[in-house]
Amino acid sequence: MKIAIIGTGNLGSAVAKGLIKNKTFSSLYLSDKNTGAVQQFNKEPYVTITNKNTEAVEASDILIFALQPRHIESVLKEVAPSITKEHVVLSVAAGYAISKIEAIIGQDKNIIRVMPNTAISIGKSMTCLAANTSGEKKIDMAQDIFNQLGTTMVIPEEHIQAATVICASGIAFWMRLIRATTQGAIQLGFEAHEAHKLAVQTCYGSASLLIESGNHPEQEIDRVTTPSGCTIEGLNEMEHQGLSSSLIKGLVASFEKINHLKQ
Ligand SMILES: NC(=O)C1=CN([C@@H]2O[C@H](COP(=O)(O)OP(=O)(O)OC[C@H]3O[C@@H](n4cnc5c(N)ncnc54)[C@H](O)[C@@H]3O)[C@@H](O)[C@H]2O)C=CC1
Ligand SMILES: O=C(O)[C@@H]1CCC=N1
Repeated sequence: MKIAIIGTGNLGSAVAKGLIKNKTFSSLYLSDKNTGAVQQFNKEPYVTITNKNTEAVEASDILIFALQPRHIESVLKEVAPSITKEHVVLSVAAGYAISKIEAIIGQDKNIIRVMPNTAISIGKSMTCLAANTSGEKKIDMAQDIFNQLGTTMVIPEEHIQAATVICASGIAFWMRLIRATTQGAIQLGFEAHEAHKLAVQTCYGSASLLIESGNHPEQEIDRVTTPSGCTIEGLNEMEHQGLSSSLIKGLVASFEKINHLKQ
């Protein structure tokens, strides 16, 4: 597979890191007007770093556009003459609809919106994908790429914005919950580095329990909450203070924002 990543900032460089770790390409072009974030890969075999977007497109079959919504339009217009029906065009631009991409490069092109998160750099992304009609026949191939970089789910495009909030922004939300746990642990007497380790490993254990058992979170909560014990005391206080409610309100606020992002 000949892959190009156009835009190698936070997300594009994370995708590059994951692909290079798995070595799942015959060539990888990394194109950006500022290639600083990927210079670390300049000695990797079969990797070309360039600031010529068209050169990257013409040398590749699979094109991953990892640009901000305000930049993607001009870059798509720049490379559109070089995009053929054989290319698979993947876009991670949040809030940028397939119809907008089709309007620039043509409805007959294989277009897939992809919403990964930054855990893609360590092969642990939750990545959602949605294709246009032409792109549907390429969705398995796109899934194969992203399955090597985590877990995937094919969803209708109308759910991509919600998936962005839950999975892409979700990394930030979970980080803040972990950070809050460390602050609590420090207040209870642990050193900062100890608090961090306790919080991260407990978070990892919680997610792993659900992944490996397939259980509902409440089943696992029931195992921990001794009657009249300290866990239910803390959990109920968190709920009195609005834990679930504030999380849900935050997700909805994030969703409303993404639906009103200027594109
Ligand atoms: N950061 C995240 O966790 C996630 C981001 N996204 C989406 O991915 C996209 C990229 O986000 P980030 O990587 O955070 O942005 P970023 O700003 O870090 O990276 C964008 C890159 O595009 C480059 N660029 C701008 N104009 C260019 C041009 N004309 N030619 C070549 N390169 C150009 C910039 O130099 C920059 O390196 C956004 O649309 C965002 O909504 C999606 C999922 C998760
Ligand atoms: O915050 C944002 O707008 C982008 C989309 C998801 C992650 N970063």
